[in-house]
Amino acid sequence: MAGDATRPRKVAVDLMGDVIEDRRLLSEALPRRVDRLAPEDRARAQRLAVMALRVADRADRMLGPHLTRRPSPRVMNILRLGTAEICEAGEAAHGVVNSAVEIARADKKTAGLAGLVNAVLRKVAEDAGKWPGLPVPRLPKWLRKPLVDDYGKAAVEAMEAAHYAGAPLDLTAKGDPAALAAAVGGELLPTGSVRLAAGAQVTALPGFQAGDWWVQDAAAALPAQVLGAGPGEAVLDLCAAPGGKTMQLAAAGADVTAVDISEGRMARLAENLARAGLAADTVTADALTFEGGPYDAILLDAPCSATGTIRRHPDLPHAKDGSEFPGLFALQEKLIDHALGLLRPGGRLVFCTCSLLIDEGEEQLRDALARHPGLAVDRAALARPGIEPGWIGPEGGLRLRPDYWADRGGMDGFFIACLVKPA
Ligand SMILES: C[S@@+](CC[C@H](N)C(=O)[O-])C[C@H]1O[C@@H](n2cnc3c(N)ncnc32)[C@H](O)[C@@H]1O
Repeated sequence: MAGDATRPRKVAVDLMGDVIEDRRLLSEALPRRVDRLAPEDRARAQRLAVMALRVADRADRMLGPHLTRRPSPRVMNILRLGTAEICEAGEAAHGVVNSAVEIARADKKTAGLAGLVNAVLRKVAEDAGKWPGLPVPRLPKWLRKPLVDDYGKAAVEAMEAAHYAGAPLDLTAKGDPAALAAAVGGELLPTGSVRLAAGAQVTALPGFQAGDWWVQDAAAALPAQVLGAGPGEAVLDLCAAPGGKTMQLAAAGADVTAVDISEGRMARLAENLARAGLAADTVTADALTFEGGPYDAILLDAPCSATGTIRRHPDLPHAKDGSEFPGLFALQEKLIDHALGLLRPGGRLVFCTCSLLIDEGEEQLRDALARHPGLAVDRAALARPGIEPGWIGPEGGLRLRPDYWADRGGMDGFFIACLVKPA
């Protein structure tokens, strides 16, 4: 039986295997792995796995000189976690090495390499001073290459630095953002979100029970702002769950219909609306076949690669290889076309994705304009507090990147464009 400190470490190693070897996202792998752990061990296992996945590339560089050949994937993950804990988290080497050896011994496939784990991690601890001088963890080639092609090497390095730095906790206020910033002791960002340091305990913050705010990255709060829905407008939120943007639209006084294909996620949307004391019509349906309207305005937060959220989900570059993305690009195109059919003449469609890939942003905008004569881009919709003109591309779309606001703690990668249907 693993000791107290070893149990969450062992689960973290299991989770790393799920992500790196079995190519599953942490969100899919977690429930099965942690359901029998005490809440504090559960949180610790998750934190350790996230940290080790974030720095895995750097850990491999640290480990390389101490390995004559690469051991099995599980032993590699034991070593990566140990290296991350010693070098990144600054944990005392003794306890980390003991746990790593215990984890290796516990499995007959890795027990024979417990001695190697012990020896290598001791050397890593001696070398820990070299850690800060190693390169910032890099994105894998399948993702780095298209990003370098589109943004250039310096920009991608800046994005990697932002991924390594991680994400603070951003809140969206139901009412006055300045009052929320004062109540929670956070920073009021230029776009109106309220920022707290990472690790703040969400449920303990003032106003959580009352539903005065919800967690939403500052970049993710912008699509609903750009749509600018007003009281009484009929607004469709397509691909709405778990409802961050639905709540912004409802709080602005719009008559919102929220549609999402996922029953489970729609249940969370309903809970979120109830906590915030906000109302919307909720429909569980495929957005591609949903009929209704015509609507004054539509927000389409399309399913995408989620490559804009890597600083909060460092498992993503390990679990994915890009092979499923072309299917998403095609779905986004169909969703745009169907959404335009649900819009009244002269109505607005905000298309957005939490992606860094231009296939899910700038190219979707360009292609939509080519497919729909008369469709126009509403550049004025982007003239909002905190949105810097340099973030707007030549086609009139808003490109947000994780390395923007670097000195403030960054933001998620997003693409946002406001389209106007011909009258
Ligand atoms: C980026 S998330 C939406 C986040 C949400 N707008 C928010 O702000 O909280 C994309 C959503 O698209 C939904 N989705 C994927 N395919 C869909 C489809 N064909 N029809 C409707 N929803 C779909 C997923 O279930 C997921 O909830």
